[in-house]
Amino acid sequence: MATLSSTNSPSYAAPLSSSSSSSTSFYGGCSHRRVAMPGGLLSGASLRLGCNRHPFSTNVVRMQDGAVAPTVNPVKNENETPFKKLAEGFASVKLPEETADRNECSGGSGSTVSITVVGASGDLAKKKIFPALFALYYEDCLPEHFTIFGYARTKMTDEELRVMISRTLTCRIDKRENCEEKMDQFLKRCFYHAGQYDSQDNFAELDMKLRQHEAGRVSNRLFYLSIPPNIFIEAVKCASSSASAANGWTRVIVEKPFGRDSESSAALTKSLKQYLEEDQIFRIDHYLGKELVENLSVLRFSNLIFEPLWSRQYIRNVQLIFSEDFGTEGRGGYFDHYGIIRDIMQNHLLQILALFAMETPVSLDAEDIRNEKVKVLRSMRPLQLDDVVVGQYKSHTKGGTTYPGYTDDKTVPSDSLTPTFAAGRSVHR
Ligand SMILES: NC(=O)C1=CN([C@@H]2O[C@H](COP(=O)(O)OP(=O)(O)OC[C@H]3O[C@@H](n4cnc5c(N)ncnc54)[C@H](OP(=O)(O)O)[C@@H]3O)[C@@H](O)[C@H]2O)C=CC1
Ligand SMILES: O=C1O[C@H](COP(=O)(O)O)[C@@H](O)[C@H](O)[C@H]1O
Repeated sequence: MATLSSTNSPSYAAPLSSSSSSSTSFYGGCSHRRVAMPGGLLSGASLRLGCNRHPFSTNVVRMQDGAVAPTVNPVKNENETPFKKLAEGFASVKLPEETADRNECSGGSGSTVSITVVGASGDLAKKKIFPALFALYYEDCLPEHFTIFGYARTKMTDEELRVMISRTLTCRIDKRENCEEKMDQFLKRCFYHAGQYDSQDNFAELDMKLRQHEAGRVSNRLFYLSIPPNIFIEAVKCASSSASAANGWTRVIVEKPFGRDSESSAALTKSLKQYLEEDQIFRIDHYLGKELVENLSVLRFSNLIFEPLWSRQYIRNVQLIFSEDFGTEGRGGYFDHYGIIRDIMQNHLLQILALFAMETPVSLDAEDIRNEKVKVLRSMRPLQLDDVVVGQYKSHTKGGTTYPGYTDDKTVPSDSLTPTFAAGRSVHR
């Protein structure tokens, strides 16, 4: 049995409890530093911001603070067992200094990479994307010629964007020398353009600015959609029609949730494909890049004690618990349309559940890992209403401080019934 619960409120932090002495619990919100990501982070495609030298290195995007790109060693000996091969693969991760040099990564010094963070004024951009880009820069994992553009409706100057970014940049990486200097250099490569997400004209203006920075080099462009999913399509349409790379690649990173349900998810994919080929689309679930989640695979497949015990014969139930000690804090524009189930459970927690419960994949290839995950999901009984509890956090006072309730947030409608807490129980077929 698996129990999933998630909440972004301190008031609802208590998970469903288990009576079993053999239960296993997972807690989200861990710190993330050295992150290994063998396969599966990007579903169905691979992102080449970094090198393409190694057969396994392309299923990787580094999106966490201080995260590094793994290069999983290929199997050397044909006679080794699949399990041994996997164990070696999961356990061997190369750090950036062991990988190819920057020019090789970028496709040569004659080309540029322009990264546009669409929704640059938002929570994800501030908390994760800009810090992760800085970590890549610090680790020399960005090409020699690169430019970062923030794009959102909020009016901001380049300087204001830099101040905003600088507030979240830290040197949470091992080598801390010259960090201040590196930050200054990084910020000088960051620019901003204000525009609407559905305006061809605004994206055409962005295109002009990108061209100036690309200075006639072969241009590769990456658009990171850090916006609510209901505006993905408009933004992709405008970016692809008015701001695609003229002579290099154009790629788009799409954040979860991919739609509201399977119908809208299929519609989203169909619409995206009006403007992009599948190999231009990168769907990201950042939980797969967390150290805790990565260690799960190592623990399972490289540990001779756990491997034979990791079965329903010895484990009665598993609890996956995600809890946050802060509220929406101005993110109602996105969150209120989706709620905690679509924000966290359907993607992050199900990915972890699938990784936890899957059988040993035949290889570390992203497709093979995905196939095993799909088998787990297919073998779960659909949740019944009786197996689910939802709730919404209210205002409360603790230690003399009063914390606002969900509907006290100005970006949330005062009559909202959107769940901020959910717990569900699922049984294996
Ligand atoms: N926050 C996080 O930690 C994580 C978020 N994500 C995903 O990233 C995406 C963005 O999340 P997040 O940054 O938290 O969201 P935000 O609510 O912060 O929105 C991002 C930006 O989008 C614009 N925006 C917000 N609401 C609307 C709206 N209704 N219509 C048009 N534009 C709007 C705003 O920019 P402006 O007004 O300037 O245009 C805002 O700054 C979501 O898909 C989310 O699932 C994924 C992983 C983690
Ligand atoms: O996807 C999301 O994740 C964050 C939590 O991520 P973490 O890495 O800080 O644990 C969550 O706050 C946000 O609502 C959600 O969209």
